[in-house]
Amino acid sequence: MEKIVIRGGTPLKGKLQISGAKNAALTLIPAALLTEEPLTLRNLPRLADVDMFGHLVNQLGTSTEIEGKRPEVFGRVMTLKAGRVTSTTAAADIVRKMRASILVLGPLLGRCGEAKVPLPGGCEIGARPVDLHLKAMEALGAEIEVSAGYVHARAPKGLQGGRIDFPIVSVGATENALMAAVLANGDTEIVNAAREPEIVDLAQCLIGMGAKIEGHGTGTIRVRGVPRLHGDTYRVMSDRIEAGSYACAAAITGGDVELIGADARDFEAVAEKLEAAGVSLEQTDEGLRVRCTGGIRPVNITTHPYPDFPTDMQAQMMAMLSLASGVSVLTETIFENRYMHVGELERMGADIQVSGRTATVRGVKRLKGAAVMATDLRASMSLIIAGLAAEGTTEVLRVHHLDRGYERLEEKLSAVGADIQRASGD
Ligand SMILES: CC(=O)N[C@H]1[C@@H](OP(=O)(O)OP(=O)(O)OC[C@H]2O[C@@H](n3ccc(=O)[nH]c3=O)[C@H](O)[C@@H]2O)O[C@H](CO)[C@@H](O)[C@@H]1O
Ligand SMILES: C=C(OP(=O)(O)O)C(=O)O
Repeated sequence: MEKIVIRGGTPLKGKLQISGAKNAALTLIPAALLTEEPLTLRNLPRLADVDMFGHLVNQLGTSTEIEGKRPEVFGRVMTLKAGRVTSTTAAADIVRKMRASILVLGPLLGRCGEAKVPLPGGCEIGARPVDLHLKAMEALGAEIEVSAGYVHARAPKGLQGGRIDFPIVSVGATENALMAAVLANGDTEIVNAAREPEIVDLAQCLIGMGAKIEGHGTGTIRVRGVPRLHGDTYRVMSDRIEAGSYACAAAITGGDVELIGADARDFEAVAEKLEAAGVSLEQTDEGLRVRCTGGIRPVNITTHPYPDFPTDMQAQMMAMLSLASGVSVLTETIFENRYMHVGELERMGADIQVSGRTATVRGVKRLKGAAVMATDLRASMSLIIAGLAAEGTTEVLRVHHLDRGYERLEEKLSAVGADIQRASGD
């Protein structure tokens, strides 16, 4: 197993390219199932999850062709063509490894009138049920049966437009509802929809493919079903969580980094907290310049759905705030088990107390390098951020979590001066 070895203490300086967004890519790939014509996705990040989703749609009959295989270039172009859907049963081994696989449900039902998808199960950060995805499909007329670990969904006469009223905001359920509704018969209203920029990216791609959608980016999305979609070329949005993560890395090292391609408009709640913590942000022609010269100030953060502070940035901010000049209080409201990084940050000298959903972070003067264990994607990134500022050597084990969501992390960080390497590990 590989590990990442960091010798901390170097302020990061220079330009760092932000990749296409994982969470947008993972909903745009299944969108290709909605048409028999090719969908070309540009700026697709090179990530383990993207490769795995490619395999999942291949197994359903979609061909995937990759341009730009040159490893020195970030991102790539993938053309997906689901000329004929040859299977409506998603592969259990892939679905169990990647929760986002549930996003084939809506497109398969919409296009083929049936889908059999294994229950994705929980993961390190929480139980993550899929009841809202299933209720959304039922609201569009699907019959759902859950047995032997599989969701069987059928709509033999095709899906019918309807009203989907979500009791809580769910990104994935909104995406599934949207992809199911675009080919349904009649109009659909999705109420209490997620407003994340990745939803807007999906809607824009679907519109380019001929879908009729309004209200994306607000809490109510209206869809007028069309009989078919066509192919298109679409550029995946830039990854706001990757950008936020590298902003924390730049700040904790007292660095000065320009995040190329970062879009501050997708970033407001994070930007507000970074600025409150003493980090200077400046929009440039190419992206976002992040500087921190006067040390980190404490801030309080509560995670909520967009446009509020994203849960996917909580761990990285916590790492940064562990060196703040006072006490910060972080509250996680989205996932019930998203403090797995706390114990590992404590190994490096952080002072953090968790009580239920709240973590109290008392800033310390310094962190010390240690061998730490990554438990999930963002927890892993928080350990990298801490390691970049820590005295001595940090070894982050279980690197495969990072490879799910950070394209060539050690190359990007080395290019801005970090002493970081991938090595074979225990
Ligand atoms: C691939 C992708 O885009 N992943 C993101 C997506 O995950 P994902 O789409 O899985 O997250 P959701 O927005 O659905 O989850 C929000 C909350 O709703 C609950 N819930 C969700 C669905 C459901 O049927 N029933 C239910 O109770 C979840 O357990 C969680 O507590 O949004 C999360 C919240 O911003 C992010 O952390 C993930 O990075
Ligand atoms: C939780 C995350 O992703 P996923 O939903 O793919 O597990 C994440 O990106 O932080």
